[in-house]
Amino acid sequence: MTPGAEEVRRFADDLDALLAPDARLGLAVSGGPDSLALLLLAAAARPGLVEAATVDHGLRAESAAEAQSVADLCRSIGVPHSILTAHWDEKPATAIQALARDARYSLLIDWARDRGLAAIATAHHADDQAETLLMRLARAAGVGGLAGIRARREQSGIALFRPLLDWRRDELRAVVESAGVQPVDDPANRDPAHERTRARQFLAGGEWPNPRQLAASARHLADAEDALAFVAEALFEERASRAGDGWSIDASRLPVELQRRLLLRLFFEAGDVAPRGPDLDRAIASLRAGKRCTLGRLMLTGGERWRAEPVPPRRT
Ligand SMILES: Nc1ncnc2c1ncn2[C@@H]1O[C@H](COP(=O)(O)OP(=O)(O)OP(=O)(O)O)[C@@H](O)[C@H]1O
Repeated sequence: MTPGAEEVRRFADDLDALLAPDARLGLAVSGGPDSLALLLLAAAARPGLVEAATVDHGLRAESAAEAQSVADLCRSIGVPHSILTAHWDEKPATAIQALARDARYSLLIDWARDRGLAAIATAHHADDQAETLLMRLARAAGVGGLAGIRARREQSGIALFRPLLDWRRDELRAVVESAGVQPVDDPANRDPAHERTRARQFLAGGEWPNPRQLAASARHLADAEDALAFVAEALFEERASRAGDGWSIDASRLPVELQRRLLLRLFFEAGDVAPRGPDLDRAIASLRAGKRCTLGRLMLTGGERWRAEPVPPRRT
């Protein structure tokens, strides 16, 4: 059941860039072909150092049996495995995917903490990345959104890794097929009601646009996002100061993307919810024109230095 030596070496190199050689890694394995490939590759690349978990969302009749089939496979290859069961007071009727996702990450993070794992790896790959990019372009995302699925991020103090972002879906399927393992089939992956299914169908047409190139673009944009976040943080320290119960920022001559980020940083500082992109852009246009506007719980005033003050409470 071990994948080819070449594939294991390629995976091990990708993983080495993310994780210390003796660290214990958790694998999020749904039982679909992508995460089964992750399981087989990781078990071969880091023998004795991986554990797997399958979340049973309890939303499809087959899910318990599917989780059990992953448990059986893990036992046969000597990988410790846990089934994590989601409990619902009331089964969701809308936004099912988003709620299932939140429940999944929360269970996986608790599991990793309980098991003392250094990180969790998921099986997102280059085709997932290309689909994500396309969906975000369709929603007019900025640099942060177009950075796509990040190779590494942190949630509640646990590192989340995506070591397969350079792999194509077909390459992963081939790993599973040549191991003779039968993956779980989730019909949600073919449901045209899901935007991701439509993006997948769009990209399935042929060689253009090439998903690998789209995924490479996401990587460049992730680098740009990190650079912008770094600069914005330094600028905030340098240019923002407390003024009474508000703030004063020297932002009027900065490029608009940095103005946007400084304002967002200010909302974070003020403990207010981050405004939506279009609202933020409207506020920046007012400030650049030297005007005053209200955004969330802040009153903003343009000019040489921008000012932000809490909106005074309404008189009754
Ligand atoms: N039920 C599950 N149990 C364990 N891991 C899972 C489960 N479902 C998904 N995963 C992990 O998450 C990865 C991505 O899955 P999928 O593409 O279905 O999720 P998504 O909701 O589209 O993406 P995201 O996790 O970024 O929200 C899988 O390859 C697998 O590693």
